Amino acid sequence: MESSVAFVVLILLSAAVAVVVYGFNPLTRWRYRKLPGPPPQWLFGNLREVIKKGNHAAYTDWHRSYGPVFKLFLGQQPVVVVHDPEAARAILLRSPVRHEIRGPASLLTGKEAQFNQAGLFSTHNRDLHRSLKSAAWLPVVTSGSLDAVTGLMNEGVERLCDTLARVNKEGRDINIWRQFGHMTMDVVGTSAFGVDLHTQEGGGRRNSAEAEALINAAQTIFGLGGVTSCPYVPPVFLAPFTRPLMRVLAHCFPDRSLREVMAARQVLRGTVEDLIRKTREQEARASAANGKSDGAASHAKGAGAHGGSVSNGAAASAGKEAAAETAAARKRARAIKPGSFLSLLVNARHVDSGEPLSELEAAAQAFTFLLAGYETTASALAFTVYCIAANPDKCEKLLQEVDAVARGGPVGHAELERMPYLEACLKEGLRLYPPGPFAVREATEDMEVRGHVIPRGAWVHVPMYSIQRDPEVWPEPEAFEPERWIPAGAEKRAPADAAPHGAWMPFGDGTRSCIGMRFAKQEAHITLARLFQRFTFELSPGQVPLAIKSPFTLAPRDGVFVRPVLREHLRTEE
Ligand code: HEM
Repeated sequence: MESSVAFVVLILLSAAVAVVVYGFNPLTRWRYRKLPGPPPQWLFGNLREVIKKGNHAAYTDWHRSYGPVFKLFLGQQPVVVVHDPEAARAILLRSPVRHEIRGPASLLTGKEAQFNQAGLFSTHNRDLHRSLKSAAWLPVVTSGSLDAVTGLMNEGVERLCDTLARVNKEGRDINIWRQFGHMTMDVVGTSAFGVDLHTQEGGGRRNSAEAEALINAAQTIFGLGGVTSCPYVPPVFLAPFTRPLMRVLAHCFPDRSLREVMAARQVLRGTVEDLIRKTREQEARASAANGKSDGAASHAKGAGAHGGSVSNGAAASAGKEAAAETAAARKRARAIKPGSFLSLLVNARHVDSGEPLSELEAAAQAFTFLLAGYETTASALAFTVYCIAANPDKCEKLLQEVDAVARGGPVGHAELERMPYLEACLKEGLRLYPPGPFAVREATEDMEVRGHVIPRGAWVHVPMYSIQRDPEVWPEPEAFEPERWIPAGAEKRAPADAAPHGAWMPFGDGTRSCIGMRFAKQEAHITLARLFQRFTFELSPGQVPLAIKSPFTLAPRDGVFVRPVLREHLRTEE
């Protein structure tokens, strides 16, 4: 009896010692010992501080203490942060893999996990990534395709202006961040999917319940992306070997937040799958009417008018023809019709195998477009409007430019090219508040960076938020100074040109950089120009300094509240 008690005590003691030792993570910490960094706590590493401050602020503080390359531990997971702009950019250019981001998405199982992995943003499969990018995504962001959607983008902001005019009449304040979200979802619908998602009816009209559900679903996914939003996520950081167990538990006993995220994913997935099904039916009808049985073949033959870049071959031949044409004709040749991202998806073929995209792959791209096109652009616009409203002298300069180039009416490329100050305002807004505050990569091999070795398998973080506010790179880094981006002096260089490569990377860089950058910039430029044609904005009380959060993306914590003020010359007209 005594010996069996002693045995049990011994087992318990050994287990306790094992847990204590495990919490110190000795082997991994030994491998990373030569890198400087904040002292890790037992078991939690530096996770608690990152959660408390947000990535953006924690990385800024640690850069001050530990220099351009430092390590930290998210639970047991080692992360190396590369803060030196040029070295950071070199990492993004070199490493083709984004590490798995362990929010609720990492608890997905079965088909839902496959769906997540099939999207351009999340996929780890390099061949799939290359194929999706060239077959499905690149044609949407050629200058020809973007030219073709300027009208739809103008219509999107006109509907927003109708809402703001009503708010102005009622003398109310409004959370402009949320309104921009309604607009960006609207624009993805019209410009990329060719449908009206009815997410901003404009004026006094109410959105349909379906449209509101779509918006709520997108907000839920971004709102619940953090580590602490679901009880099954922290254990995955603290003890990665528990992940299969956490997945099973999450699947069998989802908590409220997980149920909400899953329901939100189903709303968005249901919408895009429905749209893709309808697109297929339309294509089949069109194809039957043309006496052609193969949609893809008709697509390839029709290169030039619509989706000529679906396969490499088609792109190459379209490219050859285009080389002989004028610049304008070349743009048209590479353009896809507004709203035809979905038809591109249903006709796209993989670059190497020539196989069509599977149902799952097509839906995953549309899902990614809907989400990626929603929050980031809305936040970029809200932050920029916040900065302009907080700096009346900069607002005055912007108004002068807008009035000189396009006092009213639609704005296209010709006008935007003559609005350098407007472009500078967006660049500066993105510098101070990059909606993607840090880029993530996995070290696929040992990497040497500024005299340090980053071991293979480490997560590498490039903290754009912090780099873009580094006082060693940006004089008066906290000031909103669009003038940094305006060429000045005899050499006609903008002061920002003196910053090293990698000092401004709100869209990341390398093969995993933002594919939507040109789409987003065009949408944001048109929106700012059209808004400031009609309104200026007063910040509501309590907005300065703006509270921000960065569980994954960087966003205003509670919103950006403003009062839209009708421009003086319009007051008698409206
Ligand atoms: C101002 C708006 C936007 C900002 C600031 C932004 C920022 C970013 C950032 C920082 C990344 C990661 C880059 C990296 O890891 O190197 C990214 C990736 C991505 N973005 Fe955006 N984005 C914006 C708008 C959009 C839009 C409108 C779309 C949809 C068309 C989009 C689609 C994507 C996709 C699909 C990826 C993953 C690309 C890949 O892995 O190859 N983004 N974005």
